Amino acid sequence: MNINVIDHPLVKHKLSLMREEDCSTYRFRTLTKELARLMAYEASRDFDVEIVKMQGWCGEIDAYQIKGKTVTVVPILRAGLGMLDGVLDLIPTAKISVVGLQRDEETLEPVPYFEKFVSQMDKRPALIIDPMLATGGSMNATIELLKKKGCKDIKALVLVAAPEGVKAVNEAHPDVTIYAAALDDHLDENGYIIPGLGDAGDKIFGTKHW
Ligand SMILES: O=P(O)(O)OC[C@H]1O[C@H](OP(=O)(O)OP(=O)(O)O)[C@H](O)[C@@H]1O
Ligand SMILES: O=c1cc[nH]c(=O)[nH]1
Ligand SMILES: [Mg+2]
Repeated sequence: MNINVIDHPLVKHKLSLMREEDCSTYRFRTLTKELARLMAYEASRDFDVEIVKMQGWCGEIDAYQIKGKTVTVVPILRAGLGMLDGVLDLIPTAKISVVGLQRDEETLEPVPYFEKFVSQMDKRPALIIDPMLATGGSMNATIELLKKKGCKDIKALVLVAAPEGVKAVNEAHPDVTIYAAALDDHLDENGYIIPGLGDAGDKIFGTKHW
């Protein structure tokens, strides 16, 4: 299985807080954002940099800048929106492309309902964000949309991944790097990750009470 599980005490601690049964909407949302920020730091580690000349206080110096076209962050609606601000904290100039997918509760197939991409997708690295990688259907559908737009450099950032989803993405798109805060055990009969987080979209948006 090809996945980068971010091994960091803060990541482990924050994700564990999210697993608590009575985690409030506010707390869940806050932790999602905090984790996204930490994960974006790791996922941007291999961004290419170039040296440019700059006037420093003591004369001309070599300065570093991120090379190439600005990255596009791709939240998968809805739950991916919960990670967006955390990623933008680190990459505030990022362009935002949006993909709307809703998993059919019976078939577990992703049903597309929205897409809006920024220009020159073929020249930008893309960073897909979604808290949950379960069957992998939503992630694979998003990767396919991005590839149709010409994207060649794609990373996926998820909080919790199921082995089934990682396998599905690895098989369909071996060129896509997956980053996760945790690789969990399995999917249950309803396609929920165990132990997982429950329904991340509902918890971020407060659409269900339990
Ligand atoms: O790997 P998969 O089996 O495709 O499942 C994962 C998808 O399911 C959830 O979204 P959901 O469809 O519940 O939509 P929501 O974000 O609007 O809640 C989650 O945020 C992923 O997008
Ligand atoms: O465990 C899961 C699986 C899909 N979507 C979620 O929000 N949680
Ligand atoms: Mg949901």
